[in-house]
Amino acid sequence: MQIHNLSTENTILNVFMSELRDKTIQKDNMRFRRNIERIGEILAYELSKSLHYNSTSVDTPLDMAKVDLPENDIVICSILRAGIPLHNGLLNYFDAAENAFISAYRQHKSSPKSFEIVVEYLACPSLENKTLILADPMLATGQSMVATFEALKPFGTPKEIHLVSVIGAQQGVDYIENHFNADAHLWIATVDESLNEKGYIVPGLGDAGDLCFGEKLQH
Ligand SMILES: O=P(O)(O)OC[C@H]1O[C@H](OP(=O)(O)OP(=O)(O)O)[C@H](O)[C@@H]1O
Ligand SMILES: O=c1cc[nH]c(=O)[nH]1
Repeated sequence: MQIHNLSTENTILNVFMSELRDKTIQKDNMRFRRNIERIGEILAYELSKSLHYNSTSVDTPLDMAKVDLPENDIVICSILRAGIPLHNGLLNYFDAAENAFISAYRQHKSSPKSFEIVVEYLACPSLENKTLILADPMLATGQSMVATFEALKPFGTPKEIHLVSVIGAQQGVDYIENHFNADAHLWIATVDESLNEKGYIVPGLGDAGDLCFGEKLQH
């Protein structure tokens, strides 16, 4: 897998990331969602550098201008709930993309440490020969990404796979590296060191779904 970790460079992304992490600023749910969306826009821009471009021309009022435009048929698939603002950010740039949504949640067993990923809702167009962008802001254990990808398999074989995330734990990055082909890409804003005993990224930012949309009752 080709890993593109945007935190290796100092950019304006650092501001959005620090606001997402800050336990006071993150209480402003609208700013939290918008910061995820802004990071989605930046990740979309970076990802666009790896697409395939065709030369064409546009008719300006004065002459013809040569332009290279991406030819990829993109499907953006987001994992509910926290994927929604990231999805919006990606769709702000890939405005012709098709869209898929899937629900994946952690079903806890006897202890908070042990859970399995349950996939329920799934709405998806054909993925055959398309460019699949699979988006989830949190890549903790990596199990949601992998379970989602398994659930998408009946919808066709994508030509390219791009995983997009905001914060990952190194363990989750390693896990998906073992479950996706070498030609898949991971576009991620930053990678933290560890996971705690509940599977939360440390230092991370807390529960992204709750910070976007409010607390949920546990299953
Ligand atoms: O890499 P993993 O260990 O699978 O964890 C990541 C998942 O956890 C979060 O979802 P959560 O279960 O909190 O649901 P929510 O977005 O509805 O709050 C997040 O949005 C991912 O889907
Ligand atoms: O740190 C984490 C891990 C999973 N899901 C979250 O929302 N945060």
